[in-house]
Amino acid sequence: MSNMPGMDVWEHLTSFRINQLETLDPPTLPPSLSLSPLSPLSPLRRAPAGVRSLLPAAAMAAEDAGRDAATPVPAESTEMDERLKQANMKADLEASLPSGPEDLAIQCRDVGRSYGKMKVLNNLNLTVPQGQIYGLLGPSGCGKTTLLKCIVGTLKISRGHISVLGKPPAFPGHHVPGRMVGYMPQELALYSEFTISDTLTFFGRIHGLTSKETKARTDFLIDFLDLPQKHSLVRNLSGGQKRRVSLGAALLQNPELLILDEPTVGVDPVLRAKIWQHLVEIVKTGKVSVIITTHYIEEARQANVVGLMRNGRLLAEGTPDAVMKMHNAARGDSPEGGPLENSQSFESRQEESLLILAVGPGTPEELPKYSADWKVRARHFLLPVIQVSLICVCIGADPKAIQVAVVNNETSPSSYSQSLLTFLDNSSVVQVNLNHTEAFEGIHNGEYWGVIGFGENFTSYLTKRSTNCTDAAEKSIRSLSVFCGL
Ligand SMILES: Nc1ncnc2c1ncn2[C@@H]1O[C@H](COP(=O)(O)OP(=O)(O)OP(=O)(O)O)[C@@H](O)[C@H]1O
Repeated sequence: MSNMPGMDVWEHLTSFRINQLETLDPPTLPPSLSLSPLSPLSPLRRAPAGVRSLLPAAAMAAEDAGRDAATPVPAESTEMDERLKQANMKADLEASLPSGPEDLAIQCRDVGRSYGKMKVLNNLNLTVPQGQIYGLLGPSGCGKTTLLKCIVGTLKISRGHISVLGKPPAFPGHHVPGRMVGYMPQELALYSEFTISDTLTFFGRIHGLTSKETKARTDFLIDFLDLPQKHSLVRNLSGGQKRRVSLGAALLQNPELLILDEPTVGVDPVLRAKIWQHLVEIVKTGKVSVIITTHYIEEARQANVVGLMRNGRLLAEGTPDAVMKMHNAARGDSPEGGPLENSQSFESRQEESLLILAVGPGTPEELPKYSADWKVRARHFLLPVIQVSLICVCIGADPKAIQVAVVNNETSPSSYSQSLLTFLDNSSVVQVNLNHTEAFEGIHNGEYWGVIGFGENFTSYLTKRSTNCTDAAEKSIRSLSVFCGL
């Protein structure tokens, strides 16, 4: 489910089609190590000791076998011998490479993304092999979340190419974002009035699970994630519990790709270990791939591949040990130097109070913002309406009898506002007609779920809007206000 405004989606799709015409090159670096050519660490690739520590196990074994089997190496080995040896090693490395993008869960090439003038992702290259866990590490603000949003397709890249499970994100019919991907965002996007069960049912319906499948997965996830009983309201959960519901929603449909943005923040060490054990187990099937951001280095050690990001670039990609050794070497430490999390750049952060979930709505900045006629700023304009509609469509008659205050400043019974109100599912939503003051007092007292308000000129603006007048279009939107009181 994309949360991008319509215009963005189309621009996005157009750029994907153009991108599709260009052949993606096969990866040129092994999955166990790749370094950005611009990386300040790249000279390590030429230093024998550094190179050796970063080689994949297979290549090292081949190198070792070659040395052991040979008669003692002549004291003066020729340059030609050295080249041949390097060529053999290169062949070994290439043999261990995935043969093409179809063996890659994610491939990012020269990806750029800016917010206004600020470049957040800068010629970023990253490769997530199929059936592996990719741990994305980097200091706060280096662009990890932005990258994940681009991968899942909720944010458009400014430059470069991204391929997710073989196609660009948001490619028509590809279900990315959608059921092929379980996405756990960092910010809170749980719906407070839902119970845990409602939440998982909601995502189950979206991803096409049957009621039986959803129930079975819900029971498993509640037990696995150590959640309170399934009828608990999300709003009554602790921060850590909300994160776990969010993770549950991402895991729900057994997706082929999990994109997890700091899923273990606020999770106790025992459960954290259990979650990682689960990830390790599901990737063993070879059918599931995971990209996960974390600030806990011990977690990252369990990943198959680790990517080290800084200032919107990937500095290095390799096995956890290799990357950590390189990190330490770059810092001038001994190869067995201090743990990564002790370095200034990778301090563990305090748990964030806000936590988002799953394939739900995007961040506020990605949604259009309008102020209401009556000067109440509608948070997440129209989002509550969409959510209520989705509840009605996806979950049926549950929840029922949601009390909503209606403030209609149009008096004519033939007004469009009256027509719109009759379209609401009145078995789910109970409309209570009030004036402005009563409505907002009710909201503050918790009597109403929200307010739907119409300005007195809503009908005329909407009529003018049909003649394509941009100004009237905006006014008609401003004249309809939805305020969610949660
Ligand atoms: N919507 C936005 N508009 C403008 N700037 C943004 C927006 N989102 C993120 N940024 C900026 O982009 C940079 C990268 O942010 P991002 O959230 O991707 O970092 P991060 O590596 O995930 O950080 P953290 O580890 O703290 O979650 C930051 O400087 C941030 O302030």
